[in-house]
Amino acid sequence: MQTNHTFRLQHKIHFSRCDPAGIIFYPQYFILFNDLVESWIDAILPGGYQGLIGERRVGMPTVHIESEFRAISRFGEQVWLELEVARLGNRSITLAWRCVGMDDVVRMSAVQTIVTTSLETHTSIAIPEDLRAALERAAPASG
Ligand SMILES: CC(C)(COP(=O)(O)OP(=O)(O)OC[C@H]1O[C@@H](n2cnc3c(N)ncnc32)[C@H](O)[C@@H]1OP(=O)(O)O)[C@@H](O)C(=O)NCCC(=O)NCCSC(=O)c1cc(O)c2ccccc2c1O
Repeated sequence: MQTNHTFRLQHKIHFSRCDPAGIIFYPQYFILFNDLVESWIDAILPGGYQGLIGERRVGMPTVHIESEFRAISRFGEQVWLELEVARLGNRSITLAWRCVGMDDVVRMSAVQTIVTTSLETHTSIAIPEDLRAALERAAPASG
């Protein structure tokens, strides 16, 4: 769902994401948000994430990430996973992530910078024009 430049999906915290205490194990958030980025690109770009990476061989590795874990998320709970474009550069995209409970409490937030690369050379490339256009439509006016 895309609302006011925020893309968000409801997600149930599965057993496989949790530690023996029954709470989400922190690296699992990175997997959840990678999946969210994939769903978001699928929603905004014709051909989607698989077309971009698998067919066009555009990489999107993470070069920087800062996270905060503010409250626990428990096995079986529903949460919102949200992202928005915080900055659109020439060869990099900065995303703001939030995991929010149904009680509106922010469980986790992060700022992630990804760089567009060639998966042939593993060097940075300009953000492809169609992806940039899609990101500009998805980004806040000031972003
Ligand atoms: C990714 C790199 C090849 C970039 O190299 P370099 O830094 O030399 O690039 P540029 O100088 O051209 O800068 C381009 C652009 O990036 C910004 N930037 C670079 N580093 C940082 C940083 N640390 N923090 C913030 N921003 C940074 C720079 O300012 C430029 O921005 P502009 O907007 O102004 O153009 C090289 O850094 C590299 O190879 N790094 C290692 C990446 C890595 O291994 N990450 C670990 C996880 S791997 C991963 O997550 C991942 C890998 C993939 O191959 C994927 C492929 C497809 C989809 C997802 C993938 C994925 O998730």
